Amino acid sequence: MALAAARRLLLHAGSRLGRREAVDGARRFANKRVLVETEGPAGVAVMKLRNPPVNSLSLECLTEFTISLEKLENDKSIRGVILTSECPGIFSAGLDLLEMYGRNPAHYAEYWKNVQELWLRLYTSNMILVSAINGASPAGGCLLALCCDYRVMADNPKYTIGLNESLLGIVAPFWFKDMYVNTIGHREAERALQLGTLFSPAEALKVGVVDEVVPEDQVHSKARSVMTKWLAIPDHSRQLTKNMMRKATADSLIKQREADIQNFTSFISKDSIQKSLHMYLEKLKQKKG
Ligand SMILES: CC/C=C\C/C=C\C/C=C\CCC/C=C/C(=O)SCCNC(=O)CCNC(=O)[C@H](O)C(C)(C)COP(=O)(O)OP(=O)(O)OC[C@H]1O[C@@H](n2cnc3c(N)ncnc32)[C@H](O)[C@@H]1OP(=O)(O)O
Repeated sequence: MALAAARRLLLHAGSRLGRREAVDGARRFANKRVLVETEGPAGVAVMKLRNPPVNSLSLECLTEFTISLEKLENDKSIRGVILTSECPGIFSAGLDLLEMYGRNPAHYAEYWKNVQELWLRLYTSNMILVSAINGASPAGGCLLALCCDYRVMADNPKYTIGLNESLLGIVAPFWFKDMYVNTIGHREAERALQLGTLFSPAEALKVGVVDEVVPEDQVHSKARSVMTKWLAIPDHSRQLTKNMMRKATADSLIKQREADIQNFTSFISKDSIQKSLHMYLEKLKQKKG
């Protein structure tokens, strides 16, 4: 209930802000953790995640992200979205570990419902989505990129991307796995999921996790030029084709959303899984020295 009220408030506040900030034909609206600007080719919005330090997908961040996407989806003048990050060196650290550690089952269920919601919206969006991956992109960060129609990654070997859940002692759910298989094929996905592989940009390009790797200072211009190419395709034929390619994967979650929430909740509540997450969080802390 509280979340629904927050959602209504944010939608309302967002539209007021959108009107107030209209300058020279460029428009912007912002929630605290997501900034949306329309700029560049007509009909294109740039969506920037800004949840420092690492753009982890906290419940608030997921909610604001979903709302921003909903607003763009409802704006018939917007045909494409470039998804990127405002946090230097990080695209997104993925799901927020603190939402999955030390909480109660009701919280886990609420969190997972919102993860599902964002994924379904992104993956089945009618808009053209291009990701400009300008930093590290593990697990849920990689998931965001995989939802896009085209992925451009910065050529910086410090940035890695992949579904690394197994390294945390957790398991990517079937719909993460399905999308990985759809993108890189069964054998590569099987190996990468078991090993929790985080690919360098060059490796990611080789296996097909990303479509293009460009010098870091060209990620945004390349994403824009890719967008221009995709905008040249009639929307109706592109959208019907996208739907044909993605519907079965989305439907398999839609058919069992509740069971998937229960499965996640009971899995993540297990002592052994909580212990693994604790160890992983400690490792992240120790890395700092
Ligand atoms: C048969 C099937 C059965 C069951 C399946 C059922 C259900 C499925 C079950 C579970 C599915 C869960 C799916 C999970 C998906 C995820 O996305 S999990 C998250 C994975 N993410 C990561 O592994 C990334 C971890 N972070 C990093 O590697 C690094 O932080 C970084 C490379 C992103 C950035 O490095 P640095 O710039 O050096 O920054 P720091 O490491 O110092 O981090 C700063 C600060 O941020 C905290 N942090 C980092 N990542 C996260 C995160 N994901 N969530 C929350 N917080 C994070 C980090 O701890 C630091 O905190 P402080 O020490 O400053 O407090």
